[in-house]
Amino acid sequence: MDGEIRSSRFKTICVFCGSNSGNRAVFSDAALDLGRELVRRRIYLVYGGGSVGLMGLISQTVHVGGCDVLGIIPAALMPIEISGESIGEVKKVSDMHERKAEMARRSDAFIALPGGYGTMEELLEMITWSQLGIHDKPVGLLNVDGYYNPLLALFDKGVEEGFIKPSARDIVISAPNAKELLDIMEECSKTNAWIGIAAIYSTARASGHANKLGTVKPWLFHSAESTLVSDFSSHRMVD
Ligand SMILES: C/C(=C\CNc1ncnc2c1ncn2[C@@H]1O[C@H](COP(=O)(O)O)[C@@H](O)[C@H]1O)CO
Repeated sequence: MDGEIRSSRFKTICVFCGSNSGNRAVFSDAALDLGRELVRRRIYLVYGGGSVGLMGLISQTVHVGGCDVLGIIPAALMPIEISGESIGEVKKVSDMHERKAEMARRSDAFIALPGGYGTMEELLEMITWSQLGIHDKPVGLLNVDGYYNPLLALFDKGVEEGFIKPSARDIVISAPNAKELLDIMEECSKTNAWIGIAAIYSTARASGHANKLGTVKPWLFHSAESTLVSDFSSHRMVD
């Protein structure tokens, strides 16, 4: 990462990530790197509110870097022995459902780092809500060292077997590192480019030139018929 501060189309990003750090340093490094990249772009962090695992690493990095951090945490997870000491501002909510709705309402985009069931559930819910038109915010997957390749392969299988529409497969934007992921998410959020690039990459995928696991930018072929991301300041959520 270069040290240069740059502006972003996103004011706030919600990061879903492990309450554990994983067994290899590559995962902690990726959380620190994403934290630094958010700081570089002056992006405000919304997250699960714990200081354990990757959650602790990213929240600490963003906070120390001088950007706002908001943890949204259900009362049941508040005891320090469960989630550790939260960093920055903390909003207490009554349950996991309210937490997710609040995380979605307060964010312009979502990113999942590696994690377990909790992270996967949060990621899938945001993909599902996008598919249903509940929100129209980009959903990014930080595919650190191929951690999510099996999940991406399952999504492809879902398309192949007729359970996931090809256009819905493209809701999730994946990249191997934070800079690349944020650059692509920002690029995709430019309304005009979205449709044009979608057409080019749809053709590439149909003709078999697109790599199923994402090296040929499947994130850019979000279908033209899907809701366009144009105004991050207005949050369209159902009650
Ligand atoms: C049970 C353990 C820790 C629980 N502490 C948590 N504190 C805050 N937020 C949490 C916690 N556990 C899960 N979350 C949410 O889910 C995601 C992480 O879950 P995962 O299963 O670890 O991937 C995270 O984004 C939070 O929003 C001790 O392990």
